[in-house]
Amino acid sequence: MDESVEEKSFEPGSARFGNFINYYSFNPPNCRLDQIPPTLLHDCFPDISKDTGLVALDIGCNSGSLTVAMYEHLTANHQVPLDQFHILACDLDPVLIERAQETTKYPHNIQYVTLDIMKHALAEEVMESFIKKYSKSKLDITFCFSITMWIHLQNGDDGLKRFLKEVALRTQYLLIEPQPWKCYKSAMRRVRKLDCDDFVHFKNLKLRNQVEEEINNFLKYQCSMEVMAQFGSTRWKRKLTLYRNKR
Ligand SMILES: C[S@@+](CC[C@H](N)C(=O)[O-])C[C@H]1O[C@@H](n2cnc3c(N)ncnc32)[C@H](O)[C@@H]1O
Repeated sequence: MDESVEEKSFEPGSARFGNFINYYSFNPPNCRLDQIPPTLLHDCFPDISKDTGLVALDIGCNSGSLTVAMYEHLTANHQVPLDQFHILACDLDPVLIERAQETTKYPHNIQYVTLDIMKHALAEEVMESFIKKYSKSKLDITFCFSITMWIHLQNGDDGLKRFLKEVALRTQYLLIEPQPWKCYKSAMRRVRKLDCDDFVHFKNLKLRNQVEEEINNFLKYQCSMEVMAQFGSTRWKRKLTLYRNKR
């Protein structure tokens, strides 16, 4: 679908954290999955044994549709057994998490938790206990789908950098889909149209027009991450990039 048509049909109100209630009726999981190879986990962890399994974190999981679809997509070819892949999926909106918990198909493998990832101490505690439960020292992979803009708008440049640093520290691989600058402008247009307060950090952001490139450079040069693969752009023209931690 053409992006301007897309934008017109996507009028979700002023969800100030991107916590749109019907997000998946506008951005169905398949649009992302089509870009991601089902062999991803095996490609990243060719020596994975059944004993150790894999642990993932999905940050900003909304009502869980993409989390479930990713879980099914990445285990469909049985290179990684279904019961050996565990995802911790978090979102700051308790209503969305409740919805995800009510509809979950894989309660033993996908754990949903209400968590603001920017609350450092709590996030650390929740993640540590998840990782330890599966006898790991780090997350194997972290998913950041369409969340960087919301973190950025709510926490400014320093907040976005802190977020990226902390994510990188805790994970071996990172699959990230940052929003380009035009999405920020659309988000601002929406709040203005609805006569809501602007995002306070917006006018002071220094990471702007080239925000995707700035994120890429920050991950590479400040977080010891290297690009392993580019999976192309989604229907909403957002790039999906896989990074590996060099540490
Ligand atoms: C646009 S939605 C994307 C949902 C999902 N990741 C996807 O791409 O299909 C962004 C989600 O991030 C969540 N979010 C925003 N800031 C967050 C934070 N600081 N901690 C946790 N979740 C957050 C929102 O509540 C929202 O559900």
